Amino acid sequence: MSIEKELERRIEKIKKGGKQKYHDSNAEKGKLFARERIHLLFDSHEILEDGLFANAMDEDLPADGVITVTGKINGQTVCAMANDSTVKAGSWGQRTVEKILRIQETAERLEVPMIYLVDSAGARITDQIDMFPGRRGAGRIFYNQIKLSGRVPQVCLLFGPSAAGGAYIPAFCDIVIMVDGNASMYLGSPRMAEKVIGEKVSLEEMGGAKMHCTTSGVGDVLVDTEEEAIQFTQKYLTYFPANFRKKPKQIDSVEPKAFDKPISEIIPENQNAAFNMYDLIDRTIDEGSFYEIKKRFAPELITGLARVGGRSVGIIANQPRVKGGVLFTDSADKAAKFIQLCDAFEIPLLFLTDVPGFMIGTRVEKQGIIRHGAKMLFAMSEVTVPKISVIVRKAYGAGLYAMSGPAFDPDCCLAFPNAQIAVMGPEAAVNAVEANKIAKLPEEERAAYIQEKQAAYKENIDIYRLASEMIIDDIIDPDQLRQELISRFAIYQNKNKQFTERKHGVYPV
Ligand SMILES: CCC(=O)SCCNC(=O)CCNC(=O)[C@H](O)C(C)(C)COP(=O)(O)OP(=O)(O)OC[C@H]1O[C@@H](n2cnc3c(N)ncnc32)[C@H](O)[C@@H]1OP(=O)(O)O
Repeated sequence: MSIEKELERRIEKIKKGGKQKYHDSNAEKGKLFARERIHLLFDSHEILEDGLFANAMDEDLPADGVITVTGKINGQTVCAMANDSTVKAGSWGQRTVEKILRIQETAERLEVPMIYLVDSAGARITDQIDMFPGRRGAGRIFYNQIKLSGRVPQVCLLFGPSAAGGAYIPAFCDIVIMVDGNASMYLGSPRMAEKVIGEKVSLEEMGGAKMHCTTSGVGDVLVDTEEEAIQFTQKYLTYFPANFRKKPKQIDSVEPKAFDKPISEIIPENQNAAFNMYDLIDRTIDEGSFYEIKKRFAPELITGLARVGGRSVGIIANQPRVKGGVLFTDSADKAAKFIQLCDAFEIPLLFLTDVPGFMIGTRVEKQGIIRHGAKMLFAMSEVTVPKISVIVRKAYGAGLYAMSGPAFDPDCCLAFPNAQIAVMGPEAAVNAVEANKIAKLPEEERAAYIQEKQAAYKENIDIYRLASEMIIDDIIDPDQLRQELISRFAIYQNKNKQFTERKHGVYPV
């Protein structure tokens, strides 16, 4: 056989991956082969693969259980690793770890995004001395991820299991996209949980995609198919620069479609009546540009990427339709991570505020709402990207602060004409201050007294008064919001800000 034919034969064998029975069982579950995933994700065929021959001389293995490549997505260079679950369930042997480390280090050198296509049984138990404890052992994968965090975008597409140590790869990524039904992550499998702590639980309950995208918050985006996960990733990357030194690309602005009702007609005057914040977002951003992150987790707060006038913008918005838009421990965590993500990659922030404050009560106090709320304030304060705060309706208590109120150095704080900024709403405030007096009044006089005090309180917190005292920068017509934002983000784009000089803060984690 010629040298060329021999090379071809070897490559063909390696590229087939593991045993046919594992290809078949994957296909039955609707799972693609790792190489198909790579081809769908990357532009055409400009894919460079290093380490193809790793483990190919091993008698027990057809090749290694991970494929590592560099190529282009949307014309931008990107590095990726893809577990091949047909080889020892995608578990990490010594070469697997070495290959992952090498591709991470390439991403670091080139300063380009790093994508993890995960479908893995975690550490290869049979090879543990070679791959687990050492300086270049599996722990180094996480060390590298932490080093890359904020330098280049890191995306995890979870197609299958991500068992035990493997579950930390998603945990250190900026975003985790999970395929419903197949993706899972857990530190201990249901079998292990039953044995060790006597808990009987299904895989879905323990670490399924729905659970992680709605309850634990480790998953960010739930999709039905692998193709959807890949398309989401391709679109997601368009909002980001290749690394922290660059700015996201500005593209052509696309006007939102015509709506029957303008913003001014969708926001009820009654501060307690719910409206759908998505309706306001749709009327403000470029048509079809909203990319929501953590849609199912803590939905009382909306976080998502969008474009305004062609520019990438990160939106943090209270949702009055869910739990009245009150902030909880999970919503605060959700905001903190999203704010850090946008700030790391020069994506300006837009806060759309309609918030009654943080939740109160023993349940949330025991969950540490003070600590979680502090994380949100910490992240929001530290950002150096442009940040615009819009008080859509109410901004009460620490809710005002968390949503980048005036004290937190937004580039501007704007308000709609019906907005209210206050320590608390009129009902709660009158109750707090006047409760003793009200209790002493005859029953028939109470309602009128409360009404009078509430009216006086409302006058005191009138938004025009706050504007006249320069607490807010401007009161704007809600129907002019989009134009106002386009102008302001354009002006603020060259902002030069350092938060403060220090090694790093002491985070309230
Ligand atoms: C840093 C600390 C860690 O990460 S400790 C890692 C601990 N990992 C685990 O406990 C996961 C164990 N594996 C599993 O639960 C299953 O294999 C999962 C991931 C659910 C996949 O199931 P399934 O698709 O049915 O595959 P399977 O079990 O038939 O295995 C296929 C072949 O792969 C092997 N395999 C599997 N996991 C490992 C592993 N962690 N280390 C070494 N080998 C592993 C199986 O033995 C099997 O091999 P073979 O093809 O029969 O030769």
